[in-house]
Amino acid sequence: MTKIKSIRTRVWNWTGPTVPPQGNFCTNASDALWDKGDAMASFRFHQWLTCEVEAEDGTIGIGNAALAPTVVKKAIDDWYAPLVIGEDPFDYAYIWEKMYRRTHAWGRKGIGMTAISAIDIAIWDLMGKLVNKPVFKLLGGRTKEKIPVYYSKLYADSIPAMQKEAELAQKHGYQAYKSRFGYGPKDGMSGMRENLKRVEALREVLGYDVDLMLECYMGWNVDYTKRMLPKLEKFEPRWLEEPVIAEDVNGYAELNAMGIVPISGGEHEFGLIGCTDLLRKGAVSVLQYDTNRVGGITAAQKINAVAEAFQVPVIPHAGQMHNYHLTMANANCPISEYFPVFDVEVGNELFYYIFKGDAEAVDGYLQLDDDTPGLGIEITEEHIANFEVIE
Ligand SMILES: O=C(O)[C@H](O)[C@H](O)[C@@H](O)CO
Ligand SMILES: [Mg+2]
Repeated sequence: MTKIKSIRTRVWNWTGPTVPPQGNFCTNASDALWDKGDAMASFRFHQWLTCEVEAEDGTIGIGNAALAPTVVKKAIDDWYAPLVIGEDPFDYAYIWEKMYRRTHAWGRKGIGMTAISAIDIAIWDLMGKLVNKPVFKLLGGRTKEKIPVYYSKLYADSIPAMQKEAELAQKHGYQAYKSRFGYGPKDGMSGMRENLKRVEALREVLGYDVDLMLECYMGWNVDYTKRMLPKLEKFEPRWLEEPVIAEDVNGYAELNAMGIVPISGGEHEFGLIGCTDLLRKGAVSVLQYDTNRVGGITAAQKINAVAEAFQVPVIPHAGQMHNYHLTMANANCPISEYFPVFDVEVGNELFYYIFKGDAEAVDGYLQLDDDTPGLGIEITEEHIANFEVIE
């Protein structure tokens, strides 16, 4: 039996060039505030956490987290690492419960569950490396020849700019695209028109033989969404994502029950019970947890089973290897989100500047290798000059 010897957390603070948010960019939860202030602060994910779990034999498993990295680092260093060091990584279910129950008073959502996720992902990468198998082979194996992906960008900008981006994306063979709305309740009827004009313009470029998903990032409310759904229906969106704040589960359920456009969400939900609650209430037609938030691979795989029982597809937020392996191993995970590799704007792009080995989409699909152990990523220092790394 091998034991976990140490856990090393690092915060990677991007100091390199960034692309400022263009146009109206994306609605978000801050839009409801009277003082608009810097709503784009919601989008400055310009930090990432790496979490390396080392076994006694020197094998290292790599986990990560993108939410509040400096705070999650402190939580791991001070609270979670002491619970995990000395344990056998193959006792991952016990370790998970230990982390969850020992910090339950404050850790079952948000920062705590994000910390648990980072450690759990590292443990699964470590287990894969120790048995020389890819993580998806430990979860259920290959359920797809390759993974279909959707192009996820198209933030709100001028119509010509968005149409140009869509035309460029089309050249890469994607069969599905996600766009962001830039207008919400504070922009009134004229904002609705701006939203609708951009969806229509994207359909003009993309046609109707590909999927188009629409993202609100918690920037609308139930009233506004109820008014928008009938206007959006003719554009045949595959889903409308996070129309309201994550805690308004009843609002989700009311909108989803209208049956006009499937409502998706879950990237800001945490834990098996939290996601089961979304499913039990019919709040989402597509569940979108992120494995580096929801509780890691251990929790995500349990949620996948519950979602399958409800026959609700799971399409995790963000792509990236910690999600791709679950999509490959579950028939109820039909496609993956894919952030194309671009200059750093939102911060979702940072994954490519910290890790090498993340799967790249080709002609709208990505592939995982049957023989690469673990998650198949390593930390690279290729872009270290653009980071301040906090040990
Ligand atoms: O679904 C997504 O990709 C997330 O909501 C994005 O990461 C966020 O930046 C809004 O686009
Ligand atoms: Mg989203």
